[in-house]
Amino acid sequence: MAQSEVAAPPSLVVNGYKIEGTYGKFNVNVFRVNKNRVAPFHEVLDIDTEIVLEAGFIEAYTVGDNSNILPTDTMKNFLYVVAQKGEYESVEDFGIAGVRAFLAEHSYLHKATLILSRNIWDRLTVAGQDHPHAFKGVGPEKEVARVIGTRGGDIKVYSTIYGMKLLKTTQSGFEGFYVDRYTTLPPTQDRLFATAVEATYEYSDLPEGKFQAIRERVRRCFIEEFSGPPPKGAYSKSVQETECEMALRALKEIPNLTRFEMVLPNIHHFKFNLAQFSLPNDNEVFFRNEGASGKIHCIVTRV
Ligand SMILES: O=c1[nH]c(=O)c2[nH]c(=O)[nH]c2[nH]1
Repeated sequence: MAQSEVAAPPSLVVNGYKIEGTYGKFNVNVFRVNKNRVAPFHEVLDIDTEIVLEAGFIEAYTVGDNSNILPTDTMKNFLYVVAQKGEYESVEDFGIAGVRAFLAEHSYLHKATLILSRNIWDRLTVAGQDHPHAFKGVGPEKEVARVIGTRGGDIKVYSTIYGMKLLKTTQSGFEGFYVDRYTTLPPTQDRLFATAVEATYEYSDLPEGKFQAIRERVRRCFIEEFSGPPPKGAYSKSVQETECEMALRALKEIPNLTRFEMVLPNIHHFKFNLAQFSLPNDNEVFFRNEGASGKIHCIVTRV
């Protein structure tokens, strides 16, 4: 492979058209069993990965010159080599090792990005004891990270809590909203609040080796802020308010986080109309609405 130290730009103007390209491999499942990190306990990293590379290979697109094209099959193989070289605790640690390894192995690369999505396996407890090598799959939540390395630059890590399902069966309302002639939604002080949190957060510095602990703290902040202290809990005036408070709580508690981007669907559960059968329904019988959902987006940045 002709790998030039002086990389060509990843775009080219040909006959008045700007052509840009990146490529890589996705759906690369790396299933790494750590046997030594916390021996005698095994750990499982079941990670679906996307690899994206940028370099001076635009001629592959414009004239079919593949001389700077590392086959995506080779990229995939290389990721397993990275997995073999270390026992990583988190998606972030594995992602950083992978990005560094790609940039070190291929001097012609400008930039390497890994998008990692970990399927969670929780250790089983059997006869009151943590089991050393038996696990239970936990879904749909996933531990996600995007790690971007640029030659000569810093590594950037974006961590995501993805698909964290949260529910509370009371202490949620929605009222005082703008009403016009098309409004049919009745105000309420008692409804069911269900969501699946997608939260992406950024760091002021790279807390290598501490990513997993930070993820657990963020999750704990979210859980506590969403539910409020028992037995009463905390009243939510809207998804917007609660979402913002969840992000603020994590930023207040974890100093080296700088920004949260939150997306919370409002997974509507409507009360089933039992009045049609002359039966009461004191917020006890609902159905999940499969159709349109609210989607509430919020960005909170430390300034
Ligand atoms: O918490 C809510 N926020 C909204 O913006 C909204 N809109 C809606 O119909 N229900 C809700 N609930």
